[in-house]
This record gives sequence, structure tokens and C-alpha cells, in this order.
Amino acid sequence: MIVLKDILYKVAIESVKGSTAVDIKKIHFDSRLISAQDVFVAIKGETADGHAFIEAAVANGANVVVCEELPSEVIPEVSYIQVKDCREALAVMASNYYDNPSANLKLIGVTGTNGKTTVTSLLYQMFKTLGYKVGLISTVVIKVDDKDYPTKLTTPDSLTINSYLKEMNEVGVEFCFMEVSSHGIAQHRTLGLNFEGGVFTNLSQDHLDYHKTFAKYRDVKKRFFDQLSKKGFALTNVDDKNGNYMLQNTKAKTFGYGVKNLTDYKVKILEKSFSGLKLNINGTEVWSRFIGDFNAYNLLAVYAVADLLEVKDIENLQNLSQLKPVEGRYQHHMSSTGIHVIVDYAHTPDALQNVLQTTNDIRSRSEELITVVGCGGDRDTTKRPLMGKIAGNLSTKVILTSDNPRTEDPDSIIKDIEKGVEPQDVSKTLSITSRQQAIKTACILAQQRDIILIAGKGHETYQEINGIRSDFDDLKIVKELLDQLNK
Ligand SMILES: CC(=O)N[C@H]1[C@@H](OP(=O)(O)OP(=O)(O)OC[C@H]2O[C@@H](n3ccc(=O)[nH]c3=O)[C@H](O)[C@@H]2O)O[C@H](CO)[C@@H](O)[C@@H]1O[C@H](C)C(=O)N[C@@H](C)C(=O)N[C@H](CCC(=O)O)C(=O)O
Ligand SMILES: Nc1ncnc2c1ncn2[C@@H]1O[C@H](COP(=O)(O)OP(=O)(O)OP(=O)(O)O)[C@@H](O)[C@H]1O
Repeated sequence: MIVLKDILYKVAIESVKGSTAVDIKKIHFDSRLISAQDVFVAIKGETADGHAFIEAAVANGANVVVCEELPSEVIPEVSYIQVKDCREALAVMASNYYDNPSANLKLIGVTGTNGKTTVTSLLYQMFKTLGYKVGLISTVVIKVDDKDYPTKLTTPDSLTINSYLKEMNEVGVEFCFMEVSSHGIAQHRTLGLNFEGGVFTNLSQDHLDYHKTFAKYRDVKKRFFDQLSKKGFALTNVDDKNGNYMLQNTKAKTFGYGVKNLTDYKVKILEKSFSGLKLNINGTEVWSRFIGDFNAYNLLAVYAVADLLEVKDIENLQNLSQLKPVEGRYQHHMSSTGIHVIVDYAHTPDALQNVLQTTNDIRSRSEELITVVGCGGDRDTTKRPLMGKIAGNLSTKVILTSDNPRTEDPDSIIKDIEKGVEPQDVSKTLSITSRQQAIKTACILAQQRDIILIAGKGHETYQEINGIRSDFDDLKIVKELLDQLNK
């Protein structure tokens, strides 16, 4: 049994009603999960206020309620802990409850608009091949060494993070690589974690539905670096215009990486093709199977982190050449008749621009670049015309289609994207609502050596329409269609 006062260590308490010497079982912030002797944390959310569920939580057996405002009627058998911010309190309690597991391994957080999944997954892969026990908390999967767990969020809530870190402690994981999203930072999901290092990849427009302005989005990301301790490192992409800004107030030791600016970790791109990249990293040549300039940044970040964690240089570079591409991130497939297919998770204007520029750098001008792209529903609407403009400018043919419309009307999302397509690009742009049909049209249009880029969903194996998820896998579908068409 755990005693309440033990999990309250370092929680900023405003007032207490009842005893802190009571035994507790679990902590939950959802009243529906509460059983006898659990602690209920009343979070003020985006769509609901947890304070409205205090009564339900107590009815389900909660013997402790953590809240920002005390209910008008308190029950004598229940302990009420009033705090300033329930999400902050939850993060501190989660860490106490699981015995501060982030202190028992080296935790590296990677933040930025694009590249988080790629960098964390490659670090996991590299450290595994070096023989370490490794953890990964990413958008695609959570890994406790070799064991996989599904995940819905990029950065889970603080209770979930701490429970996986505890499991990592139990199996002797030494390094954990974790994606840190802006929602995660804003909602204190990573508060109180003992980070050995933080990495900033880049910043461009995204998530304005949540953060409202770009400045607010940027400053939330910066908070992650403000919270790093002086024993850790902060590594930033100095070629990004916000790269140095991120490190302005950090106490951690600071390092830079980049292609254009002189800094601690440098990469030169020597050759690029659909087979990979030849790079010179800090004076040593290395071949990698990754495509695209942006992956030179990702690989350099991986090298720099391994170096900062004092993994031997030579092993790093040998390892870089053996790393395998990450699912749905510029995933390349060649059909039996020589049509190139690229499936990529680019769902922001900046990511779409990067993948299209990268592809144009590699392709010869006689080949067509056919882009199939859409935008998700119920998310940042301002990026839609921007993505239409970019797709039109940088492709030879564009098929606008649905991504995950969620609860929105798919055709009105496509209309928003169409608004950004510039007049000179209209004639090469088609709109086809069904993603399956859009991919099929791209397959019919493509000839040998042409390139079909299917952007937006990457590794996802579903499509969400009208709030219902059904099976949908871009790569699987395009392969099947090309086979059916004998292409
Ligand atoms: C906008 C957002 O981030 N929402 C997250 C937030 O939910 P919320 O604050 O809106 O919760 P709410 O529904 O208002 O409910 C308030 C409280 O009442 C409680 N409740 C509710 C009903 C009830 O009967 N009883 C009860 O106790 C809820 O459990 C909650 O504690 O807190 C929840 C718990 O941590 C998250 O699951 C939820 O993520 C939703 C599902 C989500 O989709 N989030 C996305 C936008 C997100 O976080 N994405 C980022 C970035 C991804 C990227 O970079 O692309 C990520 O890290 O994944
Ligand atoms: N370093 C980078 N710079 C710019 N674009 C990148 C970079 N790395 C990857 N991308 C592009 O962004 C897409 C998403 O990459 P990745 O999943 O690694 O990013 P992420 O930060 O984890 O995004 P999300 O949180 O949305 O999953 C890739 O499919 C690719 O198109």
C-alpha cells in the first residue's frame, strides 16, 4: 500500500481537508476508471472540467480528491487536496507514485515540428544494435526494450509516461528516447521528468488550432529547454531560425548541429539519390539508406546525441550506415515496371515542401511527380491553402483528396486546400474525395520512372471519416493497385 502523503512530496499544495495518512491504490484523472481507495485528479480540460466528475469519482470509491476548487460539500471520509494546477500536481504525483523512474535511466526528449519520430526511432534502433537495453516513447509505438505497446498520443499523459518508465527500470533499460510534443509541454505531461538531454529539430506552422499563434507555439516548445537541468545537454538545429532562441534560458550545456552554419556537429551532403545519401559528418564520410536533405539533419542529430551520450564515434558512424528507414517516413517502393512510390507522413506545409523539394532534387525533369495529398479535419485549418499552394508549385500533377476528415465534411476540407492552388497550377490539379480513388488515378497516370508521392498519413493504417476509423494503408493500397494495373 502507498500512503497519500508520500505521493504529495513536492506537490504545490494550497490547502488540505482530511488526512494525508490514508492508504491509496491508484491515481486516475478519469472518474470512470476509479475504484475503491483510488485518488481522483480533477483536470480542467479542453472539452470538460474534471471538477464536474468529483461526485462520480467519489461514488466509484475515490478516497482522495485532488482539485483546484474544493466542492461546496465535502465528505468526511474523503481527503481533499487543493492545488493550483491539477495537471502539474498529476505529473509530480505520477513521478512519486512510480518512484521517480526517470532518474534511473538516461532520458532524452526530442521536440520540434518535424523529425521527432524519425530521430527517436533511429536512436532506439542504433542503441539496440550497440547492445543496450532501450526504451522508446513515440507517435508510432512505445517500446520497453523488445516489448511493443500501442499508443494514441505522441507524448502520453504523465501517469502513462511514468508507468512505462517504471517498467523500463524493472527490465534494466539504460536509455529512453522520447518525443516531446507541444501539447505535451503545454499540458505538463513531461513536467518533473529527469531529462539527460533535449533536442530541437525545427519549427514551422502547426497546431495553431490549439496554440492560437505561432509565437505561443514557439514559446511552449522553448519551455521544454527552460526546464532542463544543468547536468544535461540541449542540442539545437542552428540552421532553423528559432534554433538559438530555444536555448536562450536553458541551464543545460548547449550544442548545435547543422548543414549551413558553423557549429559543433556539421554535415555535408556529398551525394543524393533514391538509393540514399552520402554524407560527411564532422570530417568522416558515411553512406546511409535515407533519402532527402532533411534526413541529413535527422542523421546528424542521431550522431550528435550518441556522441553526447559518449557512445564511441567510430561505432556511431558505422551504425548510421546500417540504420533502416522509419515506417511511413519517406518510405520508397519501386513497382515492377519502374514507377517510384513514396509514402510520407508530411502533414504540415513545411514537411510537404521538404519532401517535394527533396524529390525534385533527385528526379530528372522528364519524369512526372504526381502528388496525392489532403489535410486532416478538426485540426489547424490555416495550413490547408498553404499545402495546396506548395503541392501545386512543386509537383507536375496534383490530386487533392481526403486525409482523416474526422468529423468535418471531406469536400469542404478539399475546397479549403484548393483555395491555395495558384492560377498557373490549377490545370494540373484534380480533386477526388475518395483517397482510394485518388491513389488509383495516380497509378493510372504514372508511367515508368515517374514518381507518385502519397503524403499525409505515412505509417497510419486507418482513415477516420465521420468519427469512424476504418482500415486504410497508403503503401498497401498503392502496391495492390499497381499490381492490378500491371504497372
Ligand atoms: C486537446 C488535447 O490535447 N486533449 C487532451 C486532454 O484532453 P482534455 O483536456 O480535452 O480532456 P477533457 O475531455 O476536456 O476532459 C477533462 C477531464 O475530465 C475527465 N473526465 C471526463 C469525462 C468523465 O466522465 N469523467 C472524467 O473524469 C477527463 O478524464 C479529463 O481529465 O487530455 C487528455 C488526457 O491527457 C488527452 O487524452 C487529450 O488528448 C486528445 C485525445 C488529443 O487528441 N490530443 C492531441 C491533439 C494531442 O495531444 N496531440 C499531441 C501532438 C501530436 C502531434 O505533434 O502531431 C500529442 O502529444 O499526441
Ligand atoms: N528534420 C526534418 N525536417 C523537416 N521535415 C522532416 C524532418 N524529418 C522528417 N520530416 C518530414 O516530416 C514528416 C514527419 O516526420 P516525423 O514523423 O519524424 O516527425 P514528427 O515530429 O514525429 O511529427 P508528428 O509529431 O506529427 O508525428 C516526415 O514524413 C517527413 O516528411
